[in-house]
Amino acid sequence: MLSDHIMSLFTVNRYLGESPVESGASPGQSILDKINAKAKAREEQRKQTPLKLKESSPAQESKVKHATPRRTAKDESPSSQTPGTDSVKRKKKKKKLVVQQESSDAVGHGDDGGDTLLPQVGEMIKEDEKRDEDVTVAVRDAVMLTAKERKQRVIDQGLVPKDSVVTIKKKKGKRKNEEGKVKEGEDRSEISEMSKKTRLEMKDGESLDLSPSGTKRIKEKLKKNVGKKDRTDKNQTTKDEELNMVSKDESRKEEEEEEQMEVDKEEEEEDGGTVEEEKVESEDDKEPHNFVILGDFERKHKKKKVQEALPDWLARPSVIQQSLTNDLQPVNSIKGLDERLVTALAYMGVEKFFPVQQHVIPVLLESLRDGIHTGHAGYRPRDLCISAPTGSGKTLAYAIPIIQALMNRVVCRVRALVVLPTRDLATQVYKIISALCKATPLKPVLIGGTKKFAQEQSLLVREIDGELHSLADIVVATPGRLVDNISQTAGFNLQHLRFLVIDEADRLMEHISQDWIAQVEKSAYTPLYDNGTTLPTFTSNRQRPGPLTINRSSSFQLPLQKLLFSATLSQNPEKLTQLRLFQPRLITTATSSRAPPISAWHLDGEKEGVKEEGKEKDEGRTDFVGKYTTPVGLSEYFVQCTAGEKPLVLQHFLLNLYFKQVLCFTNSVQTTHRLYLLLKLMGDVEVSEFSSNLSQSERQNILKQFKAGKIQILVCSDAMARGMDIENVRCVISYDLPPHLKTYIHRVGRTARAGRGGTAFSFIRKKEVNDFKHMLKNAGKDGIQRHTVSSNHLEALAPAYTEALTKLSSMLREQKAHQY
Ligand SMILES: Nc1ncnc2c1ncn2[C@@H]1O[C@H](COP(=O)(O)OP(=O)(O)OP(=O)(O)O)[C@@H](O)[C@H]1O
Repeated sequence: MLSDHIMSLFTVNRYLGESPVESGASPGQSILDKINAKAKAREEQRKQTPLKLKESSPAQESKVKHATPRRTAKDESPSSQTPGTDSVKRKKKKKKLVVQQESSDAVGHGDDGGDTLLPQVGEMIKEDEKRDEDVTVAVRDAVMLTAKERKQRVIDQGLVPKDSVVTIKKKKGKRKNEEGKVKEGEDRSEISEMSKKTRLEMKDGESLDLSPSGTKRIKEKLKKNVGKKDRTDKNQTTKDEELNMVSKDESRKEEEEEEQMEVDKEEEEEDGGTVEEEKVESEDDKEPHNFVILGDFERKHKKKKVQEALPDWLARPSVIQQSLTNDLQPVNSIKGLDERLVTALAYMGVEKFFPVQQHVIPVLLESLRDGIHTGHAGYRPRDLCISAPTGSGKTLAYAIPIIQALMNRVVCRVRALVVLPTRDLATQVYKIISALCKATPLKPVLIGGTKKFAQEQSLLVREIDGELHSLADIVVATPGRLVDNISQTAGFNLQHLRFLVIDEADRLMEHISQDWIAQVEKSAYTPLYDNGTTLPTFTSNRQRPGPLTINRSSSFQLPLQKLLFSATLSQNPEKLTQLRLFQPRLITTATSSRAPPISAWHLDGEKEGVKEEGKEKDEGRTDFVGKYTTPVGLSEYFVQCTAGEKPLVLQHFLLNLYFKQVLCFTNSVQTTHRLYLLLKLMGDVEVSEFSSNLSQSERQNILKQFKAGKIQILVCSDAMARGMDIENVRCVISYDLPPHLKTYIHRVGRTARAGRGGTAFSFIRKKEVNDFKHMLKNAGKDGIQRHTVSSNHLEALAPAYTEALTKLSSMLREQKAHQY
């Protein structure tokens, strides 16, 4: 017992800082005296403590500042304390009780002096503890507040705008609101995991055990659950989905969350951090993009391609078959076709109609059922756009119904106008129309610059008894001469124009800048004055198409129908808009691989036998654009060779492959001329050239000889590429890579016409092969084959070639000198 007492005194002295052995008085009394004295001194000191705090050093102050709010929060509002902080306090209380027990044991049980001393000693111990605790809290805060401090430091240094931090806080709040039940601290991955684990446990109907062993068991269980889940549904492994799955049980969840908060706080205390701080850190980790990083332009997501949306008439064309040999209708199968026309066609060797004729002729005749002065049933007829391969008979497709419609006219007026881009083409079409009109009273006139302007004027208008009369029913024109005649030829007007045909329409749209179409419309529609009256010279009183009004619909108006034809008709709605088409309809052979089968379409654009209308309708839409078809009988090849080898390969084709009536296209007039000279110098072949360098008469003469088979190879520029119809051409060579896909289509289209066969070769340099293939693939043509020429063949031709080259250079020098 005594030894216990002495040990207690040692303990007390440890607090007082003295050893009992040093005292000379009776040990017990002197010690007590000293204790009393020291206690008084302590008491005095304790009373002074607040003042001391105010006088403390800045370092101490900062510690106190950090510590004070935390302590105050715990001490002053116990009701607001979280369960977690309670547990901390409980632990500390326990610690204090142990110390007080020691103190009480040391001072003596039931001793008076000890009773008076005990509170003072207790106070001192408390103070020490408080100080220790302050320091502990301050140190802990320093550790725990790292995230805040770091963020504050970043803000203070101006590295990020303060707003961005606020954004994080706002986001926290927003997220909390969105999820509703997600509590503070769930962002912490560990705690969050625990939370979910606990919930999963609860869902399974098991008791909630939050003891360390319990949570460990829950963790293991969760791992299994997640593993199971992964196996069954890999797509549902995200944490959010797990939360969603669990959160269905609302009532349970509230209880779980309360309990979970306990667990969270316990762990938080153990980890030495607060939920708030951890949350900020995790938010930082999760959302670094809240901070704008200058120069960081990396795009994670691919931009979606903008889908083209075509007008319905372009997206849903009437598709016609390509074959010019199968399922053709006899000429007399079309009702209402005049005998004179049938006879003329038979004379031309046309007994059956090609697909484009089979479809277009009835549509046009139908729109004329009620006469040429009005559309069928009084409605203005729709404009037509026809895109069909080269050599498919488009010329007859418009010539036949127009002649049929006009052949019974009484007064001669310009009722049909056919516009073509070149003089040669205009001449060619004029000849066909003239041949068809022979047995009719119709007068076709060509105004394409083939004659002098005055001559053309005299062919168009004649003055009889002081009045100007039209001499032309059908005018075939090039844009330039047409505009000249509209503006300069008195009496020439288009007031009674019923058909406007734009052949090679895509080519003519490129020249829309000449404004020829505006000139045509100006001449065709009656100009209205402000008071609503018209010019007295205008006899048709045809108003420009516009909104349907009572005034407009009260009288029939002569409709002007536009007909567009091309093998490469532009499907660009913007370009087509310039032509101001009226409710246009597209008839084409071009289809995409995803488009519905050809036979599934009617001419009027309606489909038959299609499973799901909407789906298939959309599938064919955008793929159609830019796709052109070439004749069925055409075989396409490319020959890879160097620029120097090209003349040798060409010579080899002419001499060894026995191609007759070959058309050879170059990219320029100069190359055309040089190649022509070179081939001529190499000898052994009949060669001629065809380009704008030659006069019209020279060209016509050359064409005649070529058609007659007197010329084996005609070297030409792209002036020849469009529309020219030469019957026996079996081979087309693109000596230079065609600059555009359309150019290629028109070049190769000079062969394999009217259902016949033909071969096209393209001479491509090594570096051009990919571009060439790519160009054709984009147009939906990927069947082109490679043709190789043995070097032995070329070597055999090399000596003649070298000799010709030497002669060529001196010949070109001479010609140049001759020019100046
Ligand atoms: N029904 C037919 N039967 C036999 N031959 C025809 C028929 N229709 C047209 N032809 C002939 O087919 C050839 C090509 O016709 P056309 O010149 O009208 O073709 P196209 O489609 O206008 O070609 P391009 O797009 O190259 O101008 C011509 O020689 C023409 O006489």
